[in-house]
Amino acid sequence: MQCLRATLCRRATRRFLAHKLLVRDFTIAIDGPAASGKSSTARALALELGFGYIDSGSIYRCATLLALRHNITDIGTGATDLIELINKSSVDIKFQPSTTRSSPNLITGRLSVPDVRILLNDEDVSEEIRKPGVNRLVAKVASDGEVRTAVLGIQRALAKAAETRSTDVVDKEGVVSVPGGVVMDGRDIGTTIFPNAELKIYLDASAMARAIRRWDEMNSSLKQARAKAPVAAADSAPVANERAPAEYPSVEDIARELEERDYADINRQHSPLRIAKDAVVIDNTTMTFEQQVYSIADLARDRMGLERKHDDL
Ligand SMILES: Nc1ncnc2c1ncn2[C@@H]1O[C@H](COP(=O)(O)OP(=O)(O)OP(=O)(O)O)[C@@H](O)[C@H]1O
Ligand SMILES: Nc1ccn([C@H]2C[C@H](O)[C@@H](COP(=O)(O)O)O2)c(=O)n1
Repeated sequence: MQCLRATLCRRATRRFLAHKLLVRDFTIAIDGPAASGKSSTARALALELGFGYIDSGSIYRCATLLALRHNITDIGTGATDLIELINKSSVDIKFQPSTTRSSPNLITGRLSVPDVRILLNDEDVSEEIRKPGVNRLVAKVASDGEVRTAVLGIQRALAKAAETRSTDVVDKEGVVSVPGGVVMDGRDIGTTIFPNAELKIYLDASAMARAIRRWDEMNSSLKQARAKAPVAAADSAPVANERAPAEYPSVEDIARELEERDYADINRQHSPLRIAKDAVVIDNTTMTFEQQVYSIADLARDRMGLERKHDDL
């Protein structure tokens, strides 16, 4: 009995180590237009596969926040002050697999979407970089070739840290540290940042589906804020799809803003949004969140030579 248990234990350890060695340096690149589900999918996928996660758009959003806070106006033209600020700043992406954020517009089923905190010079700016002011300006900031070069350095350093982060595994020889893979999402990950990524996904959905999802998301965060601070939040809450002044746009406004941002991202000179020739294109307009995450996870397992897990979907 003792002997059987030891054999099973050794087999399990070997399987685990084999898996870890296979995922070594395995990179998944997820690109696509705004609000197509890249970051929520990437986070759930990283959790499912035990990978690290990097949200590259948040680095451009931090750069945009720096521009706004320092009243920099020569954006898109090699903004010298901004480049200097980016080079002096630190951006950290804290992927928190143990803290999940449920998104009420998702039928997540068995899936969790881990939370991510974005630190700019050690300040938590996770909420601030998603506000309308940043949304309006970020595509312009990201169109600047010199900004992109500055951001590239941050992206590669974060990817290296994520890839070399290790998991301690107890083997019969003692504790062994094994590195894991990484999921990165953005606009040029499969085409420019990681042209040799082992798996490239291009995620898309209709502009209206994306706008409705974003509107739902805004509404649900507002409901949460209202539950925490009823008076202040009630003052600014939108009613159904009725236009509330200033900060809260209608679905049509959001769709317009997404399309404008996509247009700028597709038509810029440096690293425009493109479908990498070896990318798998997934249109999730009518897919559930589970279908999209599990199908990508199984594609990754196929390429790592591991057993598929979700053929039932
Ligand atoms: N298949 C799906 N069905 C319904 N909602 C979805 C689906 N996939 C993603 N979503 C929701 O769509 C919204 C946008 O997703 P997400 O923030 O991941 O997009 P994104 O592509 O990373 O956006 P951005 O480029 O603006 O950062 C989120 O509320 C997410 O929960
Ligand atoms: N790799 C990337 C990631 C993002 N951008 C640009 C494009 C978007 O307009 C902006 C914000 O991205 P989001 O947070 O909405 O994913 O940043 C890019 O050019 N390249």
